Amino acid sequence: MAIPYPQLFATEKPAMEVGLPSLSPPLSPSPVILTQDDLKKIAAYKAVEYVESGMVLGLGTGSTAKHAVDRIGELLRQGKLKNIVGIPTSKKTHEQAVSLGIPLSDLDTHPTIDLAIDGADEVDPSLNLVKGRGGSLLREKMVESACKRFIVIVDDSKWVRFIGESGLAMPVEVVPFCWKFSAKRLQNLFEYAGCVAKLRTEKESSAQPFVTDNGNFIVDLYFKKDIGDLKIASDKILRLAGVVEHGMFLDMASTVIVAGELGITIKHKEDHHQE
Ligand SMILES: O=C[C@H](O)[C@H](O)[C@H](O)COP(=O)(O)O
Repeated sequence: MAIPYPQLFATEKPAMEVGLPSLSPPLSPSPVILTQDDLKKIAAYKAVEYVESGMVLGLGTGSTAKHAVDRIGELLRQGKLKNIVGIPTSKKTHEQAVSLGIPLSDLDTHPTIDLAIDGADEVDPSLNLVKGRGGSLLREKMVESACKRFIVIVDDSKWVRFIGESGLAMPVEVVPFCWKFSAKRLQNLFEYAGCVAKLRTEKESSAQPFVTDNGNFIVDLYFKKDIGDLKIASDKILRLAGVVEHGMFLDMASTVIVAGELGITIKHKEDHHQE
C-alpha cells in the first residue's frame, strides 16, 4: 500500500493533478500538482533516509539519482551525516559529488559498498531492472554489484509488468571496433522477438555516436515481442565478443522505492512485501 505524503512538493508547473488523502496537520483542500521530477525527488529523499554516518555509498546516475546525491550533500553540509565516502557511477555524478563536497573513493580502495542508491528505466515485479537509457550502465553495474544493499528509486512511470513492456530501448555497451558487426549479431540473437538494433547517437538528428564514460558505444535493442527468460538473454548477450555489458540488472536490487500520485510504495526483494 502506498504511504501518502504531505504537500511538500506542490508546484505551479504543468503536471499531473492529484488529490492526495488528507493528513494531519490539515492540508489545503486544493489538489496537489506534482511533476514527474517531484516524484523522483520524493523517491530519492526517502532512499536517503536509509543512509547512515560512516557508510560507503554508491552514488547513482541520472535525473532521479541526482536528487539523492544533492540530498546527501545537503545532509553532510548540515552535519547530519558524517564520514560518508561516495563511489560515483559516472563522470557526471563524480562532478556533482565534487561540487557538493562529498568525499569520494573508488572500488579499488573500497571493494565493498554499504549502500547504493540509483534510478532505473524499468522495474519489474521481481525487481529486475533496465538501466542505461541515459548512457551509464557499466560503472553502475560494477558499483551496484559490489554493494550490500541496492536501493532503486523511481517514479511510477518506470514500473512495468515485464522487462521490455515499455517498448523502449534495452541498451548494450559495445566496443567501437566493428560496432556494426556487433549490432548485427545482437539483432540476430533476438530475431525471434523482432529485435531491431540501433547505434545510440549524440542527437537523434546526428550520426555522431554517443560515447560512454568508458570510451565505448551503445547499441539500443528494440523488441517487438517478449524476449523470454532474462537470465538466458543476458548470458547470450554477454557471450558475444565485442559486448562489454548490457542494461539488464537482474537480481541486484534489494529495495525499490516507487513514488506515485498517491504516495510512496516500498518493495523489498526478500519477500516482495510492500510497506
Ligand atoms: O543511464 C542512465 C542510468 O542507468 C539511469 O539511472 C537511468 O537511466 C534512470 O535515469 P533517470 O532517473 O534519469 O530516469
